[in-house]
Amino acid sequence: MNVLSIQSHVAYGHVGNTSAVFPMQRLGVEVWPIHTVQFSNHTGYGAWRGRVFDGAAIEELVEGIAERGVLPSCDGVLSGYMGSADIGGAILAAVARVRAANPAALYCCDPVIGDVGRGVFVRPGVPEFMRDRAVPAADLITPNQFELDYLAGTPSRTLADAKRAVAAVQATGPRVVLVTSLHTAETPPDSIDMLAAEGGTVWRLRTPRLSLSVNGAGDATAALFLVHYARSRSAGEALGAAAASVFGLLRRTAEAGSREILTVAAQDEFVSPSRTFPVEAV
Ligand SMILES: Nc1ncnc2c1ncn2[C@@H]1O[C@H](COP(=O)(O)OP(=O)(O)O)[C@@H](O)[C@H]1O
Ligand SMILES: Cc1ncc(COP(=O)(O)O)c(C=O)c1O
Ligand SMILES: [Mg+2]
Repeated sequence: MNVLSIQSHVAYGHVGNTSAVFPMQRLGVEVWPIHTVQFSNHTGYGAWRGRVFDGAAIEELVEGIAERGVLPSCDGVLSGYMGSADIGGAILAAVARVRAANPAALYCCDPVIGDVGRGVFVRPGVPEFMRDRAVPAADLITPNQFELDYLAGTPSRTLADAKRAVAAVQATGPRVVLVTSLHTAETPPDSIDMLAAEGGTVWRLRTPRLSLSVNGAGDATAALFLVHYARSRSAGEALGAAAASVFGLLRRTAEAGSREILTVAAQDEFVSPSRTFPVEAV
């Protein structure tokens, strides 16, 4: 399997491609990473150095890959944090080129917009680009609860609200939706829920809430979910596999008291998760 992953790159730590690429490689995927930004570290530190690339820089690399004659063998495109709507346009152009070369290729869009507590943390224009262009073009999307509510235009206070919001977003285009870090009236305070929807079927998985706050978990989750869905073609199976790996990654991170997720040290969790969780139809 070959996946074109167009996301951030950080030199220190693990977010964007630096969180997503290695787990996919450990699962045997050939990853073609294109970086939308090159920063010293993730922006959660409040200080960083580095550059944001423009759409032309991304299109240039896609052209170079196309010149190698390999786009027909691209099985998926994964996108995450977008530094600008201009970069978003280049990402969708890449998706179109891949689909023209391989109509079976999947596009997984992680609509990075913001989070509960932080609010919107992307540049103006990016939330609207995600809602109006990127999400409708995607086969799969992986919003957190804040991003789901933005995309659906309504708060998901209960499981029923969340299922309605997922259905509303599916109606705009994406057949498969993974909702991360879901907390509804039905979620116990010491737990975290995730939902996966495919067509009209919805599955829920619940894990303990760990005592940590890190960046990069969503990028790893989206990457693992794409690979497992592409192989199983079951959103329920992909939910169970991705959630087990991410929980193991974060459990090791919390035990070590690390501010950065332990992508390398916990790499066995990507192939043999130390704990699994039941997936139930809801
Ligand atoms: N404190 C936590 N305890 C347990 N699991 C967590 C915790 N934070 C994140 N996760 C896991 O990582 C997944 C993705 O994290 P999340 O923070 O939602 O991504 P994003 O960065 O997109 O907001 C969650 O769905 C959950 O499974
Ligand atoms: C440069 C960059 N890319 C991506 C992300 C997304 O990280 P997360 O997976 O926590 O949403 C962040 C978060 O701070 C970031 O700073
Ligand atoms: Mg995210």
